[in-house]
Amino acid sequence: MKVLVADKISPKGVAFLRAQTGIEVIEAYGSSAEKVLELVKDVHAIAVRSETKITAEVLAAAPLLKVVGRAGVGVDNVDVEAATERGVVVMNTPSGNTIATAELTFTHMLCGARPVPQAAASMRGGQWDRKSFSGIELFRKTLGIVGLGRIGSEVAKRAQAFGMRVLAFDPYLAPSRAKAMQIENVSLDELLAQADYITVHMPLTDDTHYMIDEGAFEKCKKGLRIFNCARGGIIKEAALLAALKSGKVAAAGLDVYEDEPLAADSELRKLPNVTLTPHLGASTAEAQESVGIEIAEQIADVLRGGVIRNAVNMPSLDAASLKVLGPYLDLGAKLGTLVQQIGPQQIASLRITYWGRIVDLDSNAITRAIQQGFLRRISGESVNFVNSPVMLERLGVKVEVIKSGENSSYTELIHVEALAADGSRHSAAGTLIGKTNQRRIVAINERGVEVDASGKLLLIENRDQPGMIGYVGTLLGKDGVNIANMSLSRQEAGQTALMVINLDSEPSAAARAELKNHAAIKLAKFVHL
Ligand SMILES: NC(=O)c1ccc[n+]([C@@H]2O[C@H](COP(=O)([O-])OP(=O)(O)OC[C@H]3O[C@@H](n4cnc5c(N)ncnc54)[C@H](O)[C@@H]3O)[C@@H](O)[C@H]2O)c1
Ligand SMILES: O=C(O)[C@H](O)COP(=O)(O)O
Repeated sequence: MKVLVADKISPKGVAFLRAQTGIEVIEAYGSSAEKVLELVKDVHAIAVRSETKITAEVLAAAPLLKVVGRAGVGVDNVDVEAATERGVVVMNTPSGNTIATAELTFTHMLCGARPVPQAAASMRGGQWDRKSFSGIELFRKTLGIVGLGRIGSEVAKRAQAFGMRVLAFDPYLAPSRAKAMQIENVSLDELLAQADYITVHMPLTDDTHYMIDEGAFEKCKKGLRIFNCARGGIIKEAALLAALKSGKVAAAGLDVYEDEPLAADSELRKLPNVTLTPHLGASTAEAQESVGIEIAEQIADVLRGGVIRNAVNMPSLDAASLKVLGPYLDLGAKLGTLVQQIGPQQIASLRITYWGRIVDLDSNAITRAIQQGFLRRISGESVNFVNSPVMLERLGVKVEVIKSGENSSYTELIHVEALAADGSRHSAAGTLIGKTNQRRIVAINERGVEVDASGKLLLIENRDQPGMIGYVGTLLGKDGVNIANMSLSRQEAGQTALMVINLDSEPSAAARAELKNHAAIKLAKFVHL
């Protein structure tokens, strides 16, 4: 078996792989895209950090490939969907670089308070300038942390040790979790208005993209200091540049950028009050040793046909169980993400009920798939089969699993229900149909429907009145959006009706706004499964 180590990982990790019987290691760092295509043609595993791009083309050029191992968290450089289609396991090491990144963030915060890099550069230039480089203190200032996960929580501890007041905005975290860490859980607007320092620590998703933009900066105090060691694109760079130039932002520290590597002529490089590092969050000896050894062990396990750990696209199962459970895992993940997208951001518990044949299977793996699906848009690629229960627990979400002995109208059924603290409930149920195990959603919010559990769905709750189907069809048609399938459900004539529509493409923002503004439409929700 050949393992291509395409990015520089810890020598101890490489040595571990070399020491395995039957494994040949090829080390090729910094290869061009063409060279990578050539190198992968007979490899069984590839180890990367964030540099080498494992595109659909690379995957297609690697017919023997079984696993892509990422020594680190983000798998943004791997086409996970294409890998999943080809049955290639993509795995990461989600916690090995947490402390390193928290410490780099804190270094940036200190440099934002005290212009040490600027003073050091002046000393290197032969100056002795004691006037230009005075700063402010962290002590008694307010830090706003957006995203209180692994790294955010570590940054919070360090800030508290420096005597800072810590606020956090994390809509998925139960307020009690923040309270236990003596952190004030606030809304994003409150955080923006009160913070002297802001640091962001969440994945880049549709929801977090440009979360800090011109509008957000307007709500902040003048003289704000802001930091991003998470992912480029959470803070809009153009808005940051404007805020730095106007003096609204007094200092910024960035480790990650909208486009990496950052362009040599980027304006960010020219501003005196910005400290930039070239994506160094995970670059400590300790973190690299930890993630390098971890990924080498995980890759060796997969190649030996053993346990699959920290997979972002597959469960930790052997091949035989995976064959039986595969369709249920996929259905479960789709139900999990559906319920997360139709429910409120903060929920108290997730209740999963199994009926029929599934009760006799290893439902633990299916439960994990549901949890991972639920967290997909909250934690991005850092969530996997192994850590999804811990991540839900950290968010304060209890998971209850019921194996029902009662009869249901289906041979087998999975029902997923999200319960919020205010008593509101959102749910979806699904089953497998036919010899090819087609995944079907058969109920949403306890109303019977029948739609494919895949792709793009539009959910509309409207007053049951003539002309609604025609109105929605015409609006989508005018928007160039084709309807693949539609399911209707109502409890009583003239009351609330539910339309669930499988779409071939995403409706425009204008079409969605028009739907939402229609007097007879109570809810119009676009969902990605
Ligand atoms: N600079 C680097 O080298 C480096 C190294 C490691 C990780 N990272 C990045 O740091 C980020 C955080 O990593 P982590 O391990 O702490 O992840 P994590 O999953 O433990 O935490 C992410 C947190 O963000 C919260 N969140 C999700 N959407 C949110 C939203 N819309 N608003 C506010 N909060 C939201 C989640 O609830 C979760 O608590 C990731 O993007 C990761 O890729 C960067
Ligand atoms: O997602 C991560 O783990 C970090 O961004 C680190 O990336 P790196 O391994 O390329 O330093």
